[in-house]
Amino acid sequence: MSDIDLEPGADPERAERARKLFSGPIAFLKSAPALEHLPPPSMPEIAFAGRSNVGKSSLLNALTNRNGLARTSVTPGRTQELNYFDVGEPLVFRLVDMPGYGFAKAPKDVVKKWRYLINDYLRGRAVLKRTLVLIDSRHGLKDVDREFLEMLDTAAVSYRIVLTKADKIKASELAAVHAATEAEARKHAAAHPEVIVTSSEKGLGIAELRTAVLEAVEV
Ligand SMILES: Nc1nc2c(ncn2[C@@H]2O[C@H](COP(=O)(O)OP(=O)(O)OP(=O)(O)O)[C@@H](O)[C@H]2O)c(=O)[nH]1
Ligand SMILES: [Mg+2]
Repeated sequence: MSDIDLEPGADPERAERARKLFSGPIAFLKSAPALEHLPPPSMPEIAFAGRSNVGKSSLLNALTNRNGLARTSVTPGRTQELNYFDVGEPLVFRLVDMPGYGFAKAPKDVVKKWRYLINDYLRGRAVLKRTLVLIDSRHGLKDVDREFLEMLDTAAVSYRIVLTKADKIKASELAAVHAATEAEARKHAAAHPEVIVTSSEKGLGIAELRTAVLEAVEV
């Protein structure tokens, strides 16, 4: 996909700033296994959330055009801590790669630990500008996702749904899932009404998502 796949109404100057920022200096900052390890809340943060294996770390790599910046895996449960990445030099904002939720096969105490970490972070982080909630295009929203969205609504955490792995389904099915997901997003108080369709594999929707991230940072 080209860098000109702008959303209708998107600001072309912001799109250009986003393109430059995401192709400039980006560095891993730290892994936070618990809230006391978070960096000082001095910069805007954008978090990646979603079920295990939905493609959070892959999308972060696609956005930053750096393979291997965030660790990915075919096995769910790869990301176990809040991983921080600094974008821009001087620093403009931070990306936060989170552990997945809804991973039934993980030991119960591990699932609990991740859930507390994710929920406490999302509810208590004043510098969190937006959470990207990733949903696998093949599956659409599941009950575990809806519970997560409701938690964000209650905590008044602004979020945007992003469909992932769009390369894995037919265009007609993708259009139907996209429409159904947007219809559902409109019912949620803290959700952005527009859903972005992406494929980290094919680069689909990546430029659009970069602009959306910067928009969330700047407003
Ligand atoms: N075909 C395709 N595969 C993808 C895409 N994005 C991710 N994957 C694959 O999906 C698997 C999981 O990707 P990750 O990025 O590790 O997923 P995650 O959400 O970070 O997973 P956890 O850290 O375990 O929660 C890997 O095998 C990726 O290669 C995509 O856009 N298309
Ligand atoms: Mg991951």
